[in-house]
Amino acid sequence: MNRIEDIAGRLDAAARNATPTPQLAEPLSLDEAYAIQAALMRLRYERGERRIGIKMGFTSRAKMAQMGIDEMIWGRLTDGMLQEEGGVVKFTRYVHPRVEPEIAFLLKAPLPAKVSPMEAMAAVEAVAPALEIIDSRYKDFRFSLTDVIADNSSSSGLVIGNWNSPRQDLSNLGIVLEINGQIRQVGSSAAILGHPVRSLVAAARLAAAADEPLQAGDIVMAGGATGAEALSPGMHVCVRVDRLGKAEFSVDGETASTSS
Ligand SMILES: O=C(O)C/C=C/C(=O)C(=O)O
Repeated sequence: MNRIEDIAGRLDAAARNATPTPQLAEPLSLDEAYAIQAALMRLRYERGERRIGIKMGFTSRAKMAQMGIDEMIWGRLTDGMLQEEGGVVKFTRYVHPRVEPEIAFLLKAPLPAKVSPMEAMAAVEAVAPALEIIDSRYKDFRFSLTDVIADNSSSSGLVIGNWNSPRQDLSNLGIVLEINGQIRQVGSSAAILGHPVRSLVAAARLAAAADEPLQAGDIVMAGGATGAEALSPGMHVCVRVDRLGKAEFSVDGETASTSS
């Protein structure tokens, strides 16, 4: 087994066992980090998971500041990560999950590497309020830029609300993240690179550069509009986005100590 596959195997085991792993000791280039991510995803695909799109990360100042990283990243989404809207998420599936409010795009046409914002929007079938569950496989949720990229940019789960027509102004939609009925984060779609379509344009470029251009049917998560909030057992989480509606889920009450 080579070094790339070895690290991918370690991160995969950490995710499957919901057990943290130490940060990667060796320095990696960005290309190596994305090669580990691709190898990690191959393991998931071999187990039967299907790629359903991609997620963007560190597309807002709030997220960059929270994690101390100021470069955009991306990761792959699979059907195994999709959680039912309004459903219950199993806490013990994750190491130390967090949630962040997002906007999701559903594509009706492929997107090449180089598109204008107008061309990107013309390929959008629908937009939805969404919640991303991120979970770092690294101890204490601490990582370097290349660590987090190798770990599929912390992708772990997604909950998508109602799909809406994309023919509306998405530039400054108010976004509220509530936990147990209390407002915990307030933001705007403008926090996502100034306009969430810019995240979609970047997603098209990055996916094409990885030889996995965006396709009709793909979901693109534009990135957290605010900082993330830690999940804990028994929580109810809801995102409300102006004009788009809401997406919500609950976390079950089981912890690692009660599950055995
Ligand atoms: O914060 C992380 O663990 C990395 C993921 C970032 C995002 O998903 C985001 O900024 O939206």
